[in-house]
Formats: sequence, C-alpha cells, structure tokens
Amino acid sequence: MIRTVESEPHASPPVLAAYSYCEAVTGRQARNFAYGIRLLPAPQRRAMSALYAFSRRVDDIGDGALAGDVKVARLEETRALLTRIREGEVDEDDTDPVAVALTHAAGHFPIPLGGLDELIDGVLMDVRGETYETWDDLKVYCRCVAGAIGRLSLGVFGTEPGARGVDRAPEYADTLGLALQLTNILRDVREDAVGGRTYLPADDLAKFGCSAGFSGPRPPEGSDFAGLVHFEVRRARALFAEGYRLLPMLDRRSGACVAAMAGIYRRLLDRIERDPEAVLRGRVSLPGREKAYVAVRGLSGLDARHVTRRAVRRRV
Ligand SMILES: CC(C)=CCC/C(C)=C/CC/C(C)=C/COP(=O)(O)OP(=O)(O)O
Repeated sequence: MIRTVESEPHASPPVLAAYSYCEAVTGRQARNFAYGIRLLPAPQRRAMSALYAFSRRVDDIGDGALAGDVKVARLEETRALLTRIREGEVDEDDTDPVAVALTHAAGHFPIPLGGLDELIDGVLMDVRGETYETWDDLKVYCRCVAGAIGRLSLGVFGTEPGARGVDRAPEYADTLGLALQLTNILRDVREDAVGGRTYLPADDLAKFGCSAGFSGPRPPEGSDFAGLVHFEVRRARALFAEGYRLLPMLDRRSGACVAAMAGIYRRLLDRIERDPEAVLRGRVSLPGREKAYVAVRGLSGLDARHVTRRAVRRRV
C-alpha cells in the first residue's frame, strides 16, 4: 500500500470545522490514544480524529444505558450512515460533523471503511451479551473492535514505498489491535464484571479457578487470580511483539504514533503484571507525565527499536 496523499488535502471551512469537532472529541475522550494521534502531521491527525470520533460514537451506544433493542436500532442507524459516507452521499454542509470529517478523510486516504462495519458487529456482540469459551472465540470479538481499528489506521498512515514484507502490514496492524484490546480487557476486568460482562475466555478462568467472576476488590476465594493475569499478560506481550513488526514499514511520524499508543498500553501491562489485584481495586492508569514521556520516546524511535529487536530475537 502506497500513501496517496503527500501534502495537506484541501479542506474547506465546513470540513475544517468538522475536523475540529472530531479533534475536540479525541482530546477529551481518548485518554491514552490522543498522545499518539497528536504526533501525526495535520492531515493524518485529523483523519485519525474522524475515525476516533466515529468509533467513539459506536462504542458509546454499546456502553450506554439504553435498552438492548434500542441499542441495536441505533447501531443499525450508524451502519446506514456509514453506507452513506462510503457512497459519497454526505456533503460538507451535512449537520453531522463526524460524518463530514470521515467523508473527507476517506476521500483522501485509502481507509478500508468496512472496518467500521466490523466495529459495529463487535459492539452488537456486546449488546447481545456474548461470552467467550476460548481465546480463539475472544479473538473474533477483538478483531472486530480493535483489529479493525488497526487496519483502518493503517489506511491513514500508509506504508513506506519498498518496505520489506509490506503485504503483511494489515495483519500486523490487526495484531497490534488485539494486543491493545487484551490489555484493555485486563485493565477493565472489574468494571466490566460490575456491568455484567466477562470477556476473558471461560476456559482460562476455569484453569485458574476464577469462574465465579470478579464482583469485588478481592479475587474469588481459592482462585489463582495472579496466575490468570500473568498468563494473559504473556499472551498480550507476544501479540505486541508480533504487531511491532509493522513499525519499520511506517514513516517516522506514523511509527511514532503507533509506538506511543502501544508504549502507553505496554506500560499499563507492566503495572498490571507487577500488581495483578490492582485491576480489581480500580482502573490502572499512567500519570499524564509518563504518557507524555512515552510519546516522546515514540518520536525518537527508542521504544520501537527496543521491542522489534526483542521480537526478532525471540522469532515471535
Ligand atoms: C496499528 C494501530 C494504530 C493499532 C491501534 C488500534 C487501536 C487504537 C485499537 C483500539 C482498541 C482499544 C483498546 C480501544 C479502547 O478504547 P478506550 O476508549 O476504552 O481506551 P482508554 O479507556 O484506554 O482511553
């Protein structure tokens, strides 16, 4: 895949206003990913904000307090909007800034918009209350809600002309999405349980005596909760190592964006590994200054070089 846009795409005042709206949503809500997105040049940053704002809308429908059938209807309305965007039926005077911005972004970058259909499919799985027996089952969900976001983002980043192994770039972007999502699932294990959701595979929960779930700040009686967490952390690390193979295929600023997003989540994983029960007490997060530090390291390529060398040594 070769980048098709090298310079600032022409954007009219209504389109710029729509992008500003999406950038405000991203700045306010993407507590972790905004640090990476900010490292991109303006056209890519705006396009990523449009993707983020659309994805946020879909996610918020799934997480909100509406009745299940109303959520399904809202998600299908959003899918219909996506079809209008894809078919070029949204013009720049439309009243929906997210639709205007995403239409412009998709007109200037080869974004595989079908990934947003996959996201909607994944959120519908949430609404139906699906649970997952095995990691293979959970992977299907993670591919929809996060792998697809990786592949969509790759459309904005593009790949460096002549980069080796570039035909595998979408696969690596997808795998990075899985790594982020599994980290997110570990971080939010208690919050999700309180909301009536369990994402971790039932067979893993059983193996570590955790089938009773996580309703309180303490692990289930007699379980090996730390063992479960360490097992999933190792799985997430292997996914990060594999997904990092994408980095040498990206230009410096896109690589920095990905390294910052992944670097922040990898540090969350480190914290969770050091103190597994922390995820039962509250939401594990990094201080703003640490996220900014990781972003700067991303820009200097430090994290990326470190992890890709390790990945090659381990032949993950
Ligand atoms: C190649 C590439 C760019 C891959 C990245 C793909 C990507 C950004 C996937 C996002 C998946 C994810 C963990 C969303 C959580 O959002 P949230 O709003 O719950 O996150 P937060 O609570 O941590 O802010």
